[in-house]
Amino acid sequence: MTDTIYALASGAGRAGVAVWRLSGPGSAAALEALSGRPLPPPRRAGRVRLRDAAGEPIDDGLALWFPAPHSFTGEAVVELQLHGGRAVARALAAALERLGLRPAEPGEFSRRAFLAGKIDLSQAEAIADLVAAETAAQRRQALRQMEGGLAREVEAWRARLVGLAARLEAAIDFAEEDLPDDLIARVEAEAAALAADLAAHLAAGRRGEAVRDGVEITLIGAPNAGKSSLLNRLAGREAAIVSAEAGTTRDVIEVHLDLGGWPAILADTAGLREAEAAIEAEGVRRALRRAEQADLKLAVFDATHWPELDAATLAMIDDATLVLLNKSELVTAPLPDCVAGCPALAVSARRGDGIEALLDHLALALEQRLAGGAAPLLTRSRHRAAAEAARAALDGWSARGDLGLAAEAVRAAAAALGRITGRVDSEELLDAIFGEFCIGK
Ligand SMILES: Nc1nc2c(c(=O)[nH]1)N(C=O)[C@@H](CNc1ccc(C(=O)N[C@@H](CCC(=O)O)C(=O)O)cc1)CN2
Ligand SMILES: Nc1nc2c(ncn2[C@@H]2O[C@H](COP(=O)(O)OP(=O)(O)OP(=O)(O)O)[C@@H](O)[C@H]2O)c(=O)[nH]1
Ligand SMILES: [Mg+2]
Repeated sequence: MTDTIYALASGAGRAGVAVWRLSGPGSAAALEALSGRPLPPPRRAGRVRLRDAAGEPIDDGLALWFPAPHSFTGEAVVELQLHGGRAVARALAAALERLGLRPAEPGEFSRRAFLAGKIDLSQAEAIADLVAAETAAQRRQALRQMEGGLAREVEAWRARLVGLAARLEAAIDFAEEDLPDDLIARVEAEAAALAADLAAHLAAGRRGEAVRDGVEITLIGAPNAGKSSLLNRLAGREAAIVSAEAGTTRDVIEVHLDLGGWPAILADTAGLREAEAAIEAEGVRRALRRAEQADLKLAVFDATHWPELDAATLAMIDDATLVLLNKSELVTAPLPDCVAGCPALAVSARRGDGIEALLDHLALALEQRLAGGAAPLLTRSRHRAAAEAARAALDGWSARGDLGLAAEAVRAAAAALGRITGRVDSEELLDAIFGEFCIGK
């Protein structure tokens, strides 16, 4: 017997209205017990007064009942919309536990939806991504995947593979002389075309992963250049400690930014110098490591020292660097717009000068990195690994050599792709083979 689970679906804490979800065979009876009345008509909100087993009122709210299998999870689902107070939440949870329900594990509603075949794995992942989405690009990407964008493509690839496998199996069963001349050539051409499609999606998939994870932007520079001040200015809050003391920042501090709808993770790091103290020296090591893995570096210099530039920072500059000349409000002499071959912007973390231009520059850099071409369908390394395995299986075959081995490679490619949606059933392959090709043996 499946457990009946419950959870607060809306955010925890005080709120105007809180949404609760109950799922499983006991959910309808739980609503009847709590309300003391018959269920409302399916999928229609009904006003309910909820009481616990002792008759003590819990709340006055709304209830919906979704009879199985027409619900999000495919099970009987009850939703309660109650007042969003902590005491209401405690009283409801206690009453539900008394009725034999248990709190849901993280993701358990979606897991049940997957097990019931309501959604596939890629759609379940997309629900998690949509809930986590912080920018427009992340929302669009998650929504596309949740609505089956990746699942449909994977199914189309798999259908092509099933067709190939079917023809190979047929070829194996034909006598040599009865084989249609061009059958093997056509199968080979289609396998190559599919491998090329997969390769194109794999190339775009890096963009999909970057949209999901956020582009890594790292601030580097000498102590006191104003890195933490810039981070705070860009984040719009005092995320990092700022002080006139050199060597203030030691740990890497991250903030999430929405840059024109594109997601970024901005990291502040320890000022680069030969540190004497062990803790600061470790901070500098972390700064260098972080800068090396960054997608984009912001090299911060103290503009009051111009034209002198910190050597340790200069040494880290590459073609994915934007130079920031900070404290520009203290400088009257003109500042360059190019330093060490990189574009340079004069900014003042203190006054906000040049920050709009910096945000525009970053938004454009992200757009160039993340947009362009078709919207990527592969959004996780898991998808990439599966598509890569499928492509490799198709690359390594030769139908001419051995039809059996070729059929095996095609089956392996289909199975690898099936891992993306979680629908790996070789029964289906067999059905297609024996259904389509009645070769009368
Ligand atoms: N109150 C509420 N809002 C919500 C959800 C929810 O579960 N409850 N969702 C949950 O994440 C999302 C909406 N997704 C949903 C997906 C499927 C079904 C559902 O009942 N499906 C049935 C019936 C389909 C139909 O008649 O249109 C089914 O698939 O059989 C409901 C919500 C976002 N908003
Ligand atoms: N005048 C002026 N002072 C600034 C500006 N930005 C930062 N400062 C000052 O410079 C000093 C150092 O700023 P921080 O942001 O802590 O510098 P940092 O680069 O993070 O320094 P470390 O963490 O030690 O590496 C502080 O006193 C800031 O108030 C600016 O634009 N103009
Ligand atoms: Mg700092």
